[in-house]
Amino acid sequence: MIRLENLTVSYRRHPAVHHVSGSFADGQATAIFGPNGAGKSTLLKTIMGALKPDAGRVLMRGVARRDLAYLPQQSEIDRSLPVSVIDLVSSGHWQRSGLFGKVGRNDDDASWNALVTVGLEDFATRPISALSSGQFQRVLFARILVQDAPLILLDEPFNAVDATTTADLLRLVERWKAEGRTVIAVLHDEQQVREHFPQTLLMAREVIAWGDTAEVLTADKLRRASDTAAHWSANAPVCRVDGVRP
Ligand SMILES: Nc1ncnc2c1ncn2[C@@H]1O[C@H](COP(=O)(O)OP(=O)(O)OP(=O)(O)O)[C@@H](O)[C@H]1O
Repeated sequence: MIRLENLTVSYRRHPAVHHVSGSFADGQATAIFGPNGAGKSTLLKTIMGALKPDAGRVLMRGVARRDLAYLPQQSEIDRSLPVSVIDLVSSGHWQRSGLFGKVGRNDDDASWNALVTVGLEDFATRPISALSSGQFQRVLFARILVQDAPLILLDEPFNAVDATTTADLLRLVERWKAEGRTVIAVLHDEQQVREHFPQTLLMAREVIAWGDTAEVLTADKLRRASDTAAHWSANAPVCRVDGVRP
């Protein structure tokens, strides 16, 4: 469904993702794992279309960009917007209905049911600015439920989230897996990856290993990832691949 072909993505000519090639397993859960600054979020943003590659491409077969649900890192969301919990959840319908499209009774029911699923029905009319980090993350997961997308991209979904909320949200990930959706998540917790994500892309700007989690998360490959990242420097030479902006 999603194939990366020699993908290079740079900031001011310095590649954060470097010559990455490979395929994400259809209908399975893949973790993107690696040290800080490894290019994980950059890769996710490129797949969802927010960043343009300098070279190579993201091939999406059988799925359009409007068929994907994307959960950004919480730090990238402005929570001061005067939006209620239920309105944020309902905005998950926009991809299908359009911004000014009618939201029908079924859509309202779906929003409410999603809120019930994440245990926040009593918070429906609250402004999102009045939620804790964990509650807000539940709301964002409810929005993904409403989106009903075959492809789900999650960027550090359990960051600043307590153990109970993490367990509840992981149950939703398990449900998406059982429903045959493709889930791709940037994660930092190795145990979570081993328990819930059968596939792993281990990266440090480039691919260190990609495949079955048990074969990817070995001591020597994890060491190689951190060694590779340690060599990275903001002053590293620019990539000379064709297509990188001069
Ligand atoms: N907007 C930006 N402008 C310039 N450089 C950036 C930008 N965003 C990321 N970078 C750089 O690109 C590299 C990869 O960043 P990215 O956020 O993709 O890594 P990551 O693997 O998600 O890291 P972390 O685990 O710390 O969240 C880093 O060196 C980072 O400093």
